[in-house]
Amino acid sequence: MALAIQAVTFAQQYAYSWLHPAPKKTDQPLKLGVLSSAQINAAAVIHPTETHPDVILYAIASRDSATAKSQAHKYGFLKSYGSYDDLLEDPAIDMVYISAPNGLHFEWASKALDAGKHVLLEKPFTSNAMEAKKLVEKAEKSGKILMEAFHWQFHPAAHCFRQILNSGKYGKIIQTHAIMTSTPEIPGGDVRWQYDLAGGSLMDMTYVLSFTRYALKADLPLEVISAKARPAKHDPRVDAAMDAKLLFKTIEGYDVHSTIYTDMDRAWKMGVIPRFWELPSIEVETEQAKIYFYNAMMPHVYHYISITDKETGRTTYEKHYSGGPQWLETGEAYWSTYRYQLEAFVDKVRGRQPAHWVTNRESILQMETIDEVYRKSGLPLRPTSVMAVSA
Ligand SMILES: NC(=O)C1=CN([C@@H]2O[C@H](COP(=O)(O)OP(=O)(O)OC[C@H]3O[C@@H](n4cnc5c(N)ncnc54)[C@H](OP(=O)(O)O)[C@@H]3O)[C@@H](O)[C@H]2O)C=CC1
Ligand SMILES: O=C1OC[C@@H](O)[C@H](O)[C@H]1O
Repeated sequence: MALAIQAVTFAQQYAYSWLHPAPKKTDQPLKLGVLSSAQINAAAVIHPTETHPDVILYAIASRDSATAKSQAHKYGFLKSYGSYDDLLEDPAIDMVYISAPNGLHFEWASKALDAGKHVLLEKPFTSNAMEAKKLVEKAEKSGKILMEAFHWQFHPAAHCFRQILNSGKYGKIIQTHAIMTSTPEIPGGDVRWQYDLAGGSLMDMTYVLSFTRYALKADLPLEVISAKARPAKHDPRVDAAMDAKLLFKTIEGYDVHSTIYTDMDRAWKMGVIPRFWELPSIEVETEQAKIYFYNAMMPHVYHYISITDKETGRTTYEKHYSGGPQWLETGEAYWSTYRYQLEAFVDKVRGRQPAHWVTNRESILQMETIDEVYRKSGLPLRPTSVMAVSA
């Protein structure tokens, strides 16, 4: 279902790019370079850039020059490059977006920082925590901006969800449950199934840990209590599914039990009904209520936050497509998570305070948590790239 909601996002963002004509660009807009011709590019940065006055679609690179050329033509990039290295050598480029497979994130983010570019890097940040730490060290030395593209956290709905939890109105958090699955299954040849490219359901659907850690404002879990992987048939190192229980301590000092479930090949209900309703979501149970954020990953397509009073059973619903405690007057109801993310990224590059930010420390903690879950499940950590070993 995650793939279907992504397809809806593509269609929606494409429609909005027609419905909301491009604003006039600033005199010296930032020049964006895109590394790879990945499917996600259009929703993640191309359409957001079209509606941002201070960035332009400057160049796109592919390992294949014909692909780069046709993508440049399709989306209106000024230049195309037949190799990622060539794009990075272009001194005019200010910032790059990297949507290569997970296992190549370290290498290309590292090279981009060396080339003096700001980097918006797809999730998951790297293949493992060791790579994450090395990459952050490099970013700190370079003085350039590096951020993991956890787009969902930039949406007003995410901020309202956290505000509800922070309000204290519903008592302490007791437990959380986060889920992200795919029915029909992620197709066989996809990069997500390849161990060497740091595939696996927990890596791809890393949102479940992001939802959980964001809701709890938690660093590392105290403990991964259990983790059960369902290995892929073609390669037992790849988790087709991961089911884990974690114990966190909140910053207020009390314990919370959390479950996470990811599945790239979720069984259909009774074997015949695809679970279209099962969108990436989190439920937070507090002393007095159950607070559920439905479709936390792509809330711009559709979402709700329901609050069910445990005593009365009464449920109230909230929806937030713009504004909220962090964006205030900035943003439009049609903005996607990715558009909000780009707004924040450009603010940061321009030296302004962004409304929200995913810190590099957060990304390291996220990768450490992923590693811990893999260790507990008995699966190997995702392989460290040759470049990271020698870095
Ligand atoms: N934020 C979000 O909502 C989403 C994020 N993602 C993330 O984006 C990244 C890409 O995912 P996705 O869009 O599904 O990937 P795709 O398979 O669509 O694209 C990956 C691209 O990477 C390039 N590439 C470089 N080396 C390789 C290689 N060895 N094998 C395959 N492709 C290679 C290719 O571009 P070329 O041939 O042009 O060089 C390819 O088009 C992942 O890290 C994923 O987690 C994915 C989907 C949604
Ligand atoms: O980040 C993502 O978002 C959408 C999902 O379908 C996809 O598997 C994942 O990579």
